[in-house]
Amino acid sequence: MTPDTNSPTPVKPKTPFHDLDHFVAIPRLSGLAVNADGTRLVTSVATLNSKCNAYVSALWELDPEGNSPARRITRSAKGESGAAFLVNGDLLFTSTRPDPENSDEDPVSALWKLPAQGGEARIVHSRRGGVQGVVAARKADAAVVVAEVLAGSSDEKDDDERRKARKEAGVEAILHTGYPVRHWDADLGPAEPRFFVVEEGEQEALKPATVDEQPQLALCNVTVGMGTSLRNNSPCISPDGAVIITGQTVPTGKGDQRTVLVRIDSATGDRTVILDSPDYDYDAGPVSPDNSTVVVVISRRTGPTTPPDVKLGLLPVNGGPLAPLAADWDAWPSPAAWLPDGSGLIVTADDDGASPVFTLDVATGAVRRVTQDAASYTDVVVSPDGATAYALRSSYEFPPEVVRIDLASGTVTPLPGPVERPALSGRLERVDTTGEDGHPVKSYLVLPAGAGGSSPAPLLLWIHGGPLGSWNAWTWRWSPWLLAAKGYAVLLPDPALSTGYGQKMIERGWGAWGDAPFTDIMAATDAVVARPDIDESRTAAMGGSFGGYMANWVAGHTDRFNAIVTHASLWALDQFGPTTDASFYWEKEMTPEMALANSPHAHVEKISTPMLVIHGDKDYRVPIGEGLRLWYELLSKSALPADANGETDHRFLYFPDENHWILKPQHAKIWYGVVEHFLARHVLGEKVEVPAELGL
Ligand SMILES: CSCC[C@H](NC(C)=O)C(=O)N[C@@H](C)C(=O)N[C@@H](CO)C(=O)O
Repeated sequence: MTPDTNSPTPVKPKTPFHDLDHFVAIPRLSGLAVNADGTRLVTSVATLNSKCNAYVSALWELDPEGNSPARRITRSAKGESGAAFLVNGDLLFTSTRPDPENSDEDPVSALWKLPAQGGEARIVHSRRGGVQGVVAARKADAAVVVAEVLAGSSDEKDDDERRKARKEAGVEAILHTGYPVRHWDADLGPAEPRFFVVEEGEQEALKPATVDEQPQLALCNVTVGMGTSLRNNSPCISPDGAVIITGQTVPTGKGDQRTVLVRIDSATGDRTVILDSPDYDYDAGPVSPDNSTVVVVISRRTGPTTPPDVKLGLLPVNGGPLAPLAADWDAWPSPAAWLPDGSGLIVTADDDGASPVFTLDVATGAVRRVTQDAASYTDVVVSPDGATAYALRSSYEFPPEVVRIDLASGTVTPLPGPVERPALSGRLERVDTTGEDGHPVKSYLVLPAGAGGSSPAPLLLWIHGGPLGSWNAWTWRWSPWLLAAKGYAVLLPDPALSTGYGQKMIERGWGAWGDAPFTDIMAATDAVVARPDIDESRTAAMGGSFGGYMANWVAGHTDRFNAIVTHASLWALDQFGPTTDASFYWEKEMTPEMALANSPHAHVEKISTPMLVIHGDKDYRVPIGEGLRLWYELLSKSALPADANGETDHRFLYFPDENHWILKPQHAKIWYGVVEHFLARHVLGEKVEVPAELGL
């Protein structure tokens, strides 16, 4: 056969960041579970499906000793997630894969079990309303399932019938009586979350037994009548499985709410509020190995001049005073696990551009930093002898990978995983500068290969969201390496309101978003453009969410940048405040005066920089009204309006079926492709075509 000389020969890109098809195909790890004896580790790996239009997760097992290669243990077109080991080693997970024994029903997210001895997974509980997640007790044969019931249903049978009737009638409407009504991209209601204790099911009476058929597990609702109060609250089950501790959200009037801490008896469903304060929200951390003490995350409720603060406390499970833990530590800790002897806790906390693992001594409150590298650790689990922890580790130089941590020495060893670290082109540096008030401001700077005094790189300023966050971990949404591969340097500053720099850094920006957060970012930019390897004449500012807010603020307060990219951004604060999914959160800080003083839309007449506006219609965190109003006001009121022919330098990249994030791989490629086109035109003065898939 004659070779087809017209087809280009595929060329392997230098790195996956030089080709968007290769970038979106990098497998993505999340979650980590360890079994009771510490011999098995399971993580979830999302990969592209065969059509390259969705990610599908599968469970992979890793060798905690690091000797054997990782192996895939589940496989289905729908994927699996939420792995939890039962104490006997069986693995529970959720999946919407079809039930091989009940192929007539529409697939829902069901509870599956993979036996410890091997063999295929089977469905152990399925219900029309689906199963959201499962947690298992560390030392007892007990597990709790989170699943939703329709508000008016009396039991599972009634719930099933109501759901069936609603579906057959084609009704999607939701009648609300309270707030909130949305969360991120989800419509809340008419179902409400409940916690179910998992119990042995009974064989149907008179049904002939078959060789392999086992009854489904039964679910016992231990949170009857809790209304909407368990929304966004997770169950923490004690090691002996006897109690569940959870946050419970209670209304406080005028659309506001707070979170109290509740103990639920797993056997009876009896409930007791164990922490309740008008000044703090409480969340449950893990329960101690002897089942006596729960670690509590204490979040100070905010106000116009009261920034948030996060501390830990220890509370006797059966009642008693809340004892502060490491109260003087100037950090916002997140508890991960108890040491098995009960002497301490393993926590993570943002710290100076990283999120290391720490141990806290529960007797003295002494804090010890365990991991020393500039990386961020999540999903930390601990071995039964307390000598070793396992975690997902990432940084701005590598995506999440599973590591083993020697808790005594702090030595961190990557375990053989499903995927190698992707090669990067360029390098990462830390940049130190000071804000207008002399406060330190730190940033990361990604430099493209070849940047130097003789070939200074164009600069992209990337502003993080939150604003209570830090550029300290890998994100797939904001990958500077894709832009570095095109020759740009990318500045990632942590300005006022960033986490990991102490309470003072939060206070500097609270209620004053346009002040220190903005001037810190400009100070970081000034420091970087003064370098010989950066070209001050070719720059752009970009940000998403709160970072988009700041990009909009930058647009109205300086014309130093050649272009601005603003994704899912807050534009008019008086409109954002009451329409976002959690108005009660923002409006505590955002008085009418604060909103007026800090709203980017009030400065639209000063905007003379071309802006690329990006928004997803299903974004409930920063509703589409922000993007629509920004777009119209740019064209109608800015200093760079649409001309008499309707022509404009601004662009609006609109995703009708995406939300706050751009989740579909084909849309992520469009996102980066349009950003590259826009930057090339306005920053480099070069022509790069928009992605062909836009059909233009
Ligand atoms: C509703 S409470 C939490 C709001 C949260 N802010 C933080 C963590 O400070 C938030 O979602 N803010 C968005 C406006 C935002 O900027 N989101 C960021 C970070 O989550 C994003 O990149 O999407």
